[in-house]
Amino acid sequence: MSHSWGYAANNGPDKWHEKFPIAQGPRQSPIDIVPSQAQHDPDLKPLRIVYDPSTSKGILNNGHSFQVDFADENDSSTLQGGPISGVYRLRQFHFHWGASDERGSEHTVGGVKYAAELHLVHWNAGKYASFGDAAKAPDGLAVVGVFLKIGAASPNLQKVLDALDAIKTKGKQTPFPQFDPKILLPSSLDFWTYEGSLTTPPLLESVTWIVLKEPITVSSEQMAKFRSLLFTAEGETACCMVDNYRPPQPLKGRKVRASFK
Ligand SMILES: NS(=O)(=O)c1ccc(C(=O)NCc2cccc(O)c2)cc1
Ligand SMILES: [Zn+2]
Repeated sequence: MSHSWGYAANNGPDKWHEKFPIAQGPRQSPIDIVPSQAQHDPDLKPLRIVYDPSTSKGILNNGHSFQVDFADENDSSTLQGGPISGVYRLRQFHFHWGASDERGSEHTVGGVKYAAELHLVHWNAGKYASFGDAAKAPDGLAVVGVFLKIGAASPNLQKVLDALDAIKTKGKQTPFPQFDPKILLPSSLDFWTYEGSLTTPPLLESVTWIVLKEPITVSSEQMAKFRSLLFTAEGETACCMVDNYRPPQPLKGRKVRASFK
């Protein structure tokens, strides 16, 4: 791939292994979660999520998705408990979605695709000095995944979507202060967990995945707002930001655990 990676036929998931051979590694993400194969682990602790809205900084179109970035110089916004040890700091959240409502999530559940998937990205600040260092370690990152299912509109998600007009093209960003991502979570924190990777290049195998069982709902009109973004920069031939998801990868013997019976 002489050009940078993306989701098109010439630079998409089936081509990533050419520049990132770890794409064919032993702990790649996402995966298909098969509920009947997931073992309940009573030793898993409840998730402890504490986010300080004053740590939210800005919202950025990075050319692959859009993300809301958080100040992570201290332990104001953290994830603890569940399968992880120590304190992981919130760095950013972003989404993956489809060109139409019947696809878009990265993880699937018994083969079922959701319309989109939210990823809240945390790094092990108790053990590593920076996100970059943590991203290279097998216990460096923890990502909470939340499925988005078509149904009633989410007023909390709308606050994020209302900012998208300002970041239509690649590289654009705008301030996004005082946002508490906790309001994007479903009422139940029941989860599946497994050892995996980043789902985009560099595909580093450093992620403890924590995928919530309960989806949040989003309306078709809200999904259309996601699809109004562009992969391309201002002045380039416009290409709609859609289908920015990697399909499920081989489990290769990994066990998926459930926090619930
Ligand atoms: N879709 S995902 O949640 O697995 C995901 C989360 C974060 C990232 C990311 O931060 N990529 C940029 C990056 C990766 C490793 C080291 C860096 O310094 C930057 C990519 C994918
Ligand atoms: Zn992601």
